[in-house]
Amino acid sequence: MDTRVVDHPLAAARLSTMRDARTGSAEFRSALQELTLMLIYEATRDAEVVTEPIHTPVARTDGYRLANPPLLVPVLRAGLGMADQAHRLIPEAQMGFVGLARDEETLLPTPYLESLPEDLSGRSVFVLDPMLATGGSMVYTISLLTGRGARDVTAICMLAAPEGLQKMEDSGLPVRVVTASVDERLNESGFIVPGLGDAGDREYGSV
Ligand SMILES: O=P(O)(O)OC[C@H]1O[C@H](OP(=O)(O)OP(=O)(O)O)[C@H](O)[C@@H]1O
Ligand SMILES: O=c1cc[nH]c(=O)[nH]1
Ligand SMILES: [Mg+2]
Repeated sequence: MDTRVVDHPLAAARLSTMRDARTGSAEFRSALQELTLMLIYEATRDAEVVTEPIHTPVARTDGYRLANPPLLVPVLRAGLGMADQAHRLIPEAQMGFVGLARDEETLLPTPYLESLPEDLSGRSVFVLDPMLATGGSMVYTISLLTGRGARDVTAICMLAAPEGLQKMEDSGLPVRVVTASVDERLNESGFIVPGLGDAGDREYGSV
């Protein structure tokens, strides 16, 4: 499985803001949006483009646009904080939604929302979720997508745990990962270490 870690001083600075326990919700959401910009930028680096002629005020030249804009799929709640920024970068993208809450005891995802196009064959899909911990939520989401025909899926995460990456690899699902960091491990409660805590709670408050 292709795992791309965006290694850049600006990405490290935003991630440090998100990790810092003193960072409040508003600042956390801003850093999440800014880091989303960097991860989407990297995730689209090799995207196919269509070339078409344009006219500047001075001359004719080549213009470019994405040949196959991805479907954006934020995983609620925490992925919602990445959705607007990703959409600003790829305004022509369609957006679907998946809602999952991890059971704190079993660590298994409980689904509560699925709003996706019926047929995803031939479409590329970007799944937006800041946290890849056990990988259960991401594997569940990607299975929904492949069940609808998707074969080109990118998981865009702020942080990934080695355990979650291994689970994705073992699943054999057609996915690549773009992340700002592969952290050390999961703790006994299934939280990423050093991590940043509960991403959804830090964005929106605990429920
Ligand atoms: O890899 P996993 O072990 O499945 O954990 C990762 C999931 O946990 C978080 O969501 P959470 O269940 O806390 O829901 P929330 O976004 O509503 O807070 C996170 O946003 C992922 O979806
Ligand atoms: O560390 C973690 C693990 C799962 N979900 C989170 O929000 N944080
Ligand atoms: Mg949460």
